[in-house]
Amino acid sequence: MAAPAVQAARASKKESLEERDVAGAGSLEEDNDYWKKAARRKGHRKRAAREESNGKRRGSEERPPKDEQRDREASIRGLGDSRFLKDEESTNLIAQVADYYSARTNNTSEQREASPIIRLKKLNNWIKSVLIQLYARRGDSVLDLACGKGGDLIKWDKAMIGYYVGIDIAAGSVEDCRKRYNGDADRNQRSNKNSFPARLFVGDCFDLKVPLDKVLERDAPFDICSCQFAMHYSWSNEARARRALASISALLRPGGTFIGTMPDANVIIKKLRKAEGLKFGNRVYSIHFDEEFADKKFKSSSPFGIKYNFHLEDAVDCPEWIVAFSAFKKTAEEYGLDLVLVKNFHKFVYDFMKKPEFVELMRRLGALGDGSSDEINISPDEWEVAYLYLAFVLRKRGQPDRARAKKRVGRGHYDIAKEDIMVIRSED
Ligand SMILES: C[S@@+](CC[C@H](N)C(=O)[O-])C[C@H]1O[C@@H](n2cnc3c(N)ncnc32)[C@H](O)[C@@H]1O
Repeated sequence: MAAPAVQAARASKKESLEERDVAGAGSLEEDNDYWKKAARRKGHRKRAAREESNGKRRGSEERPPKDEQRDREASIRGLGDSRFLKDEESTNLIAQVADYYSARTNNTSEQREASPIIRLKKLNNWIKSVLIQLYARRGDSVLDLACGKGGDLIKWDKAMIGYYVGIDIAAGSVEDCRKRYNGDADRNQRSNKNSFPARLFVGDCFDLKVPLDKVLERDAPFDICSCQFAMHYSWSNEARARRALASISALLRPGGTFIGTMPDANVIIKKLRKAEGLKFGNRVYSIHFDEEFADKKFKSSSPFGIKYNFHLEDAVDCPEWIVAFSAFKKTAEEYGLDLVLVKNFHKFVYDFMKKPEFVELMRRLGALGDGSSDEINISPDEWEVAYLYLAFVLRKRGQPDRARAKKRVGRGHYDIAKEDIMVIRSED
């Protein structure tokens, strides 16, 4: 199959910008700014002015209703908009996510190479590696939320971090992470021991009853918090989303960095609106919304609890939640986390593949076909899935005080026994 490659990324840049403008209309101010800047760069000042005046009009139409605060408080209590999940329903869905990931077994490297989305997995790894290389510094204290099977341990090791705390809701994944950390992963994998001490936890990162910042009080502050492909699991209701951001902010030192990847709501909603029914996808993925979203309209005043089912061959098959980026940015700001970067994966590839060191990294990850060219080897179906995601970077407000974070380093183990894994139990 013809590989879309870097050229495809270039070609799709214009498409991405235009699609964002349509999909984001009236919902994501971030993207309107982005489009304005792009239009200005190209010298299309008239277009930018038109966008600006549309933006202003939209801004006034979209002013939050007076009772927004009341709605928010109601939703935190599980009342209010019917789309906010009731406690029991929420618990069941969270358990469904945990069970799904727990049941996934650790593949051997042969099985991984045979995956129908192996090229997408390599691309995802490249994106996470770029983020880590850009933002991690030697000796950093790292909190990996939803660490899964520890797929990023090698990346953190290369960044020469000083301390690592990983937490995931899926006990089976944390056990795999432990083995990978200890270097007892399958013999074909790189099985070097990691050079930083670590602690592992099983638990719900976004739990309301056991706030993570209390659990990790003695490990904090962290220089970096990373949440890869999982932040959207906190968006099942407003209380959880706020809990997640509050914990991250409390655990980071001032000036600390929060890096992550998650689905791009703009793209998903645009695709939903283009689809005939409530389901769309291609040979490797499908997204399915419930009948309650049949009108395909999403109020900016209710950005939480918008559930869909996501199936990605050999990777995901569980409920997920839309994260409207403008709401994410605004809510994060309320907790002292300011936006540094947001890029759809297509734009991320386009921008960072201009840097020779990241082209080289892509080559090392085996994502450049036979390695003889600088073209990314990925099928159109996988490339479309990449378009469903974005990468973000937030920074905790305040004056950096790195000395404080460093002092905490020295906790944790270099060899983690099963009994060392801490289980966080939510009280009933
Ligand atoms: C797509 S995987 C990503 C794993 C890892 N971050 C990576 O990039 O390889 C999503 C992970 O989120 C975890 N997860 C989902 N909801 C969670 C929650 N509430 N608390 C902790 N982990 C959660 C799942 O168990 C799963 O390991």
